[in-house]
Amino acid sequence: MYVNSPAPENVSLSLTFLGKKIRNVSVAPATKQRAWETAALPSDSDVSMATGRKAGRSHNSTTFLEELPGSVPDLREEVQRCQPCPVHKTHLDRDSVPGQRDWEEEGSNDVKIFIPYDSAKLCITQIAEDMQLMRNRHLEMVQELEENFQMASQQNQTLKDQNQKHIEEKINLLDQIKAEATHWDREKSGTERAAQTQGGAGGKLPLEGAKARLEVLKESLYKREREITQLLQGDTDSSRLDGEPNRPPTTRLGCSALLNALVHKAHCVYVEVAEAKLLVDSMVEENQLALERAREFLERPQTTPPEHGSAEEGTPTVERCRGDENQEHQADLQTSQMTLQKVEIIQTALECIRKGTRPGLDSAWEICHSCAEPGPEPDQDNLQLQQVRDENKRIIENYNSERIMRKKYYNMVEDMKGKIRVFCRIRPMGRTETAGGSRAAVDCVDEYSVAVETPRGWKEFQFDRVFGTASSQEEVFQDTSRLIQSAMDGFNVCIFAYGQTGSGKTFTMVGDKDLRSPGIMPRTFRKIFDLIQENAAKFDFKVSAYMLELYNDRLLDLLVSPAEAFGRKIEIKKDKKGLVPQGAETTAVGSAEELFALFQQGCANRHIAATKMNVESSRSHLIIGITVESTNLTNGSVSYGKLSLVDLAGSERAAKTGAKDDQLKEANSINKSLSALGDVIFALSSEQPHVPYRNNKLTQVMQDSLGGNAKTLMFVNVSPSDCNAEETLTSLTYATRVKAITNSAQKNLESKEIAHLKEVGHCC
Ligand SMILES: Nc1ncnc2c1ncn2[C@@H]1O[C@H](COP(=O)(O)OP(=O)(O)OP(=O)(O)O)[C@@H](O)[C@H]1O
Repeated sequence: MYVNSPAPENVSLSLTFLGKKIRNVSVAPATKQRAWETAALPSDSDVSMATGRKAGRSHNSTTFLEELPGSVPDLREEVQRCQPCPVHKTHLDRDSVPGQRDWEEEGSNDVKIFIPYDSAKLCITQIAEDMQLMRNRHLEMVQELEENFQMASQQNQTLKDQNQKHIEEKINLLDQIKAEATHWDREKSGTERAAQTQGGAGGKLPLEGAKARLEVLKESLYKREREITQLLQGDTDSSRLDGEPNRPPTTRLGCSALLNALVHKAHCVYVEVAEAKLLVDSMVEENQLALERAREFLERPQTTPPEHGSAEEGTPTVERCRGDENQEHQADLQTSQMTLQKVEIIQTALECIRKGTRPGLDSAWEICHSCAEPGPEPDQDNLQLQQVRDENKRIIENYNSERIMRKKYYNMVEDMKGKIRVFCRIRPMGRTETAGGSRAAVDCVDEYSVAVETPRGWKEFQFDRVFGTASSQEEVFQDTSRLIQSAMDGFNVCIFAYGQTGSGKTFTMVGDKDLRSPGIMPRTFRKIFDLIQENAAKFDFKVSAYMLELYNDRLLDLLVSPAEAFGRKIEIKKDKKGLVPQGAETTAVGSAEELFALFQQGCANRHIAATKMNVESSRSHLIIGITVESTNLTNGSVSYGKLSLVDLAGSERAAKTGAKDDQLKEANSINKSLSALGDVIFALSSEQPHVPYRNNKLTQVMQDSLGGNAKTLMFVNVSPSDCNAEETLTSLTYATRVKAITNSAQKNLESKEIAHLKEVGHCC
């Protein structure tokens, strides 16, 4: 320890240990220090006392100190070497003391200050304390480390245990595999040995070996089979022969043993395989229901067969009938009892499988007996059942054909009464509908009935004819052609198609886009001229046609250019023969081809656009009028027939079709006109005094056809898809109303004279 300080007086110094400042201490000058050392140990207050002494007196004190035992010489030696204490590397730094500058400036040589023993002791005590503190800290750290170590070792132990377990599992698995491999090796060598025994040198071939093995297995299978057969067919009286009357017969024991094994296996499957569990559970439920039904039937008070009328009481026929009925009754009872017995046995077996319990000896026997040996009675039952089924089938078939005939005749009568005929056509499911996961919600029940699925179940509708999804255009036309003859005979005839957008109206009336499947219109053209040709010897025919569309509440002529059509005003006027569109271009045609060409010309002008529901949706109602004037060559009478073919635009919901702007306007107009048509249909079907024909141009155009002088056929086209079921239901309801409307069709015939007078008048 040393201080490079010239100060003779008490100075405040800081004590640094291992580079760390410990505290400030006041150090007394050496002279005073000497006095303390010779005297008794000073008190703390003495240490801090400072007396002002001059530096010149220090030399004497130093000499005196040399004589003292203890620390001073050592310290001096250290100071002279200007080295810090080698033991602790400790030194006293000079601190900033007041007046320090003065003694530095006085420039005297370095003054060595010796620290008094007590001060050093104090420092050392302090150091010891600090070391104690450090030791404590070290101890804490050590403790902490130990704790960490313990935790880590615990974790290690857990990991080790896990690893060990894993390894043990693997070893077990390997052992199992090894055991299996050994087993298979043994089996294989057994097979090979057997093959070698049987096949000699050639037996070494794998195929031969397999064959041999197969033989061995077959043999063991036969052996098992024999055992089972023996067990099942065992002598039932053997127990009695043994002198043990109460011992169950061998067969029963065998059954029980076999069944127990079987039930055990089935239970294992039931527990392990989810599907099997579900299946068995549902079987239990079904069987439980059957059981309840059978019990209920048997518990019902058994009524005697009904009595016959008293008039014939006692006659042999009545007696025979009664005898037959009694026999039937008895047979029914017997059948029900047997069914109950069977169902009960099945229930026992199923419950055993479910719970894994063993069936009792008697139940086992019953189960085996009922499963393995169907006696002669059940066979007879089956035979009877089959007979009854066949009989039922025949009755149902007869009933259906009767029903169909009745409907047919009813329709004919209705037709004769002048009722509008309604045909329903279900189109096939579209590709987008199928792709969208739609399912069929419309069913063609028979030729005259259609059913649609509603939220409250299936609703059936009857029509004059129902065409299913598979019906061809030809089929549809065949039932229609009778009306064409009527038009040729001088009647007003109207055929129109009604239905939701995309339901197949245009397909039915016009055909497909390329006309590979032509619809009613093109076929009608051909038919008209076929009939003309057929009757050419008796009649002279004149055919003319017009073609209109009702677009946005305007009647437009399709046989002129669109520009011209928009400039023309067409009005529906009524004359004696019926309704005629005034201002429309009427063109005379001499052949089916000419008529077809005219039709194509008109179709090209028709308003069609793509919507979300139909890529070629009609945006207007199409009306084709074909007038046929026929003069009877024999008597000169003239008849005027008119055939109106109408392809209505479909009702649509903007949300479904995605109609916007112009299309929305078109849709509104279409819906408005169809709504007006609905009102007319309602008024007519409910026989209202006023029919609102004049509310819309469409109802004006169709006035003849609905409740007027026309034979009318309506096609109600429907989509089969469930996503359109609501619209289908509406269409079918409307169509049913239309069926109730009666028209009074009369032939437009004029005698030769009247026709001649008219012609003259016309000429004039
Ligand atoms: N019976 C059918 N067989 C095969 N395809 C059909 C049948 N009916 C309709 N389709 C097809 O369904 C689609 C829609 O038919 P269509 O255009 O005739 O409907 P729509 O009722 O006239 O519709 P809109 O009122 O929008 O004009 C067409 O692609 C058509 O070819």
